[in-house]
Amino acid sequence: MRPIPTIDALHDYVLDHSGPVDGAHRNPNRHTSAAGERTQSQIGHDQGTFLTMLTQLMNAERAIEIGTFTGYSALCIARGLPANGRLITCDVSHEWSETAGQAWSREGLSGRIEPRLGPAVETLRALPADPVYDLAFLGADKPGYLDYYEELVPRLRAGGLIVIDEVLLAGTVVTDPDAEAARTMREFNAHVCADKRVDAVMLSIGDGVTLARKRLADDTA
Ligand SMILES: C[S@@+](CC[C@H](N)C(=O)[O-])C[C@H]1O[C@@H](n2cnc3c(N)ncnc32)[C@H](O)[C@@H]1O
Repeated sequence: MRPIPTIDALHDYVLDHSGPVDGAHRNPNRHTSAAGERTQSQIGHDQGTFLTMLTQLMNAERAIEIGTFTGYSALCIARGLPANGRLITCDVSHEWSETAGQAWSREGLSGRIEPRLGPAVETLRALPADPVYDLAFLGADKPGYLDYYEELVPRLRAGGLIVIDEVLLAGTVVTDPDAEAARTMREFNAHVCADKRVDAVMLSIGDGVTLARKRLADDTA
């Protein structure tokens, strides 16, 4: 396999061919001017359309997200849910939750999204332990990933999917593997890869995305 060269023009080409090219998807930053440089923390348009499609492919009705930020990824998940679908999204920041709420309202999707304010590990532990979620999206503070993952897996239905963002940490997992953040992420990635409860695949979209599907009782692969 020849790796794809990462040049801006090619990235733009990918974005131009990742639909739907409309409102919220076309310019994910348009409702986040208040976020300034931190908009880098938001998933890109290609990831956003991917998230919408994954939500649709999973026929997801119940979803959960860790890391709301400006609400863009939540919007992408909510778009893929049916009208009666629900997404719980967790963040510690009151400021970002307000910004996100305005964006959801502008897109007419507030009714599908339930924000939960507070440390996400506490929010997760306060949820019933029942395996009811079809889809989870993890994209918050990296040191918390392992705890979030361990709270999410039991709450996913068999066949449900966890989508984990920024697993390559801008490439530092290989370019600076001994840095503390990179080491933590490497340990987390190894944990998911070795987890017998899921089948996982790591993709080089964005800053790296892992898809971990909770296995069915009769999965043999
Ligand atoms: C990378 S941003 C999320 C980006 C968002 N998923 C998107 O693509 O639009 C990470 C978010 O995690 C939140 N966060 C950090 N620590 C947290 C914690 N302990 N509990 C819940 N949220 C936390 C931050 O406030 C920030 O909004």
